Amino acid sequence: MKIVSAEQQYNADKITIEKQQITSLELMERAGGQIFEWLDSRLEGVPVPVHIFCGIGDNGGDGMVVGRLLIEHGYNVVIYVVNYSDKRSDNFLYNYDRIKKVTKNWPIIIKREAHFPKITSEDVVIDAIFGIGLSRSPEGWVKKLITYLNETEAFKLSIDIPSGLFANKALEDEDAVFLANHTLTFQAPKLAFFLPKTAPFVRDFEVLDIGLDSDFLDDLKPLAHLITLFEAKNLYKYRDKYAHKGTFGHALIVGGSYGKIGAAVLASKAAFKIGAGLVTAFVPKCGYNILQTTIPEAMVATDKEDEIITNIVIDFEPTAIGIGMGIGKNKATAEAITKLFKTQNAPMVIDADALNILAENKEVLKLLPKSSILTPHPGELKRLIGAWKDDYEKLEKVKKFSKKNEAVVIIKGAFTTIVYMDNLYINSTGNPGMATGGSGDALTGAITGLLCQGYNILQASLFGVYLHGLAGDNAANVIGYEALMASDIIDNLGKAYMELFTNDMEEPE
Ligand SMILES: NC(=O)C1=CN([C@@H]2O[C@H](COP(=O)(O)OP(=O)(O)OC[C@H]3O[C@@H](n4cnc5c(N)ncnc54)[C@H](OP(=O)(O)O)[C@@H]3O)[C@@H](O)[C@H]2O)[C@@H](O)CC1
Ligand SMILES: Nc1ncnc2c1ncn2[C@@H]1O[C@H](COP(=O)(O)OP(=O)(O)O)[C@@H](O)[C@H]1O
Ligand SMILES: [K+]
Repeated sequence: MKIVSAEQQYNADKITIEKQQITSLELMERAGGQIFEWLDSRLEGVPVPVHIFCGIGDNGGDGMVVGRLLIEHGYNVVIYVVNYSDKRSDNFLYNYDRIKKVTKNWPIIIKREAHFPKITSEDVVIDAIFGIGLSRSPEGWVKKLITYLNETEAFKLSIDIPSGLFANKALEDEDAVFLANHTLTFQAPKLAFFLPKTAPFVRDFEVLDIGLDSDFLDDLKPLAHLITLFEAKNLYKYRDKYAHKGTFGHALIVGGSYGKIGAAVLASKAAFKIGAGLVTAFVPKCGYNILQTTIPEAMVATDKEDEIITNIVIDFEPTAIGIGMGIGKNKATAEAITKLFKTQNAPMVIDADALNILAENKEVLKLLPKSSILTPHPGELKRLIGAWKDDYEKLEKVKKFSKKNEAVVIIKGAFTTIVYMDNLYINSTGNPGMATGGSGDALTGAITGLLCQGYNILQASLFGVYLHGLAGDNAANVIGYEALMASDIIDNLGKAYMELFTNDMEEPE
């Protein structure tokens, strides 16, 4: 699914109006109508007090449409005009006027703090104050209204985007953003919905199809792609009936040190569970018995050292390599990685301490093989590319890094973001139960296992992150967030594959 900019959204709006020969008012009626239907199907006629706060632009116009439709259907509605400017949009004014035809209760004008209404925890608050036309952070009494509403315990629904958030620009004042319980957005999600500083204001969101021109949207280069079931399914490579284990490659997992052999176990197991034909784990000597006992299917090669990796010697040609989990940052280990970079041609997934070694030794970074996949969490990323002032600067820096090193960078976290050259991909699966030791090791193993099966570096990254998150979601559905451990993610990889094909889904518009 495409994530578009505010500018692209306005263009889609304009082109749709021209091509479908409709007015912008008709489009607003569609948009407001969709919000009304969403509410009506949940409220089912129960007249809970609904407070709609409308700005004076088109987002406010949407709010007016919703208000009128709710009133027409017998709901208990109070509409407010958040009168932050005299520059009212035509669509707002027209729909403001139409309220007159359905109720004797004229919308209440809010111009200062004294006008803020009382809201209870039983109420519903609808935020139609600012949409994607926000040009600067709200200030003065408008900001106070937003914080006042945030402090209420009412259910809070934002139309299109929580007021105070820019669709695709860094947040300036986090105290001036409406904190939604749910956001209903038109046609395409906005980039702000997925970035660490801004996503928490959106909470859950749904995309409502308001029928914008599909040709225009299809041709558009979006800001980012959201990887949903539809995209994941298209990545899947069917298995040939006559395939043999050689068809699915030989993964080399280089990981572990004394006390951290589990990292190599998790990655090796994930490589198998995602479908690699063969897996060899390369570990320090102390890991030999552990690996052989916990994963009898795996082959094991060991370093000459007991506790750390110092020289990676193998007697086969791996199809893909996953390296770094639990290896530590010992000088001899850094040298072993340098040698591996110089001598191996197989694509590599580089994680954890291998990333830290790269960050600390710029000479090693220069040797990074082209077409590598790096899987940093935000802390590792910061060590690699330096600090950033906001989420957008971070993404630009990572794009630059990706282009310079011809590497895929996977920024892990909620809404894991995959960066390849100038392109951004955002993952839709995963949950906070996965914030537990070893889940990253499982991801590295899974991506390595996909590379072994012929997925290219971008496909393996997108598909691996999606399946890993889906497996985590499946695990959480059964055991909950708290009990979830990395092994549960690995155990659910099979179910995640199967789930790709249980619900036949069309691409959402
Ligand atoms: N495009 C589509 O596909 C569709 C769009 N639709 C809807 O339209 C919405 C966009 O509407 P919009 O363009 O009228 O902008 P909106 O967000 O209502 O606010 C703009 C007003 O706010 C003002 N303003 C800004 N910042 C301010 C501040 N800090 N403090 C005070 N004022 C501030 C700004 O003034 P200015 O910046 O010019 O000074 C202007 O007057 C969109 O989110 C969706 O809900 C749907 O109906 C149909 C399909
Ligand atoms: N709140 C969350 N929502 C979704 N996924 C998460 C969340 N927290 C962590 N994850 C996922 O769990 C994994 C954690 O990786 P990492 O931080 O490297 O853990 P570790 O080093 O313990 O293996 C990543 O794939 C990340 O995307
Ligand atoms: K809004």
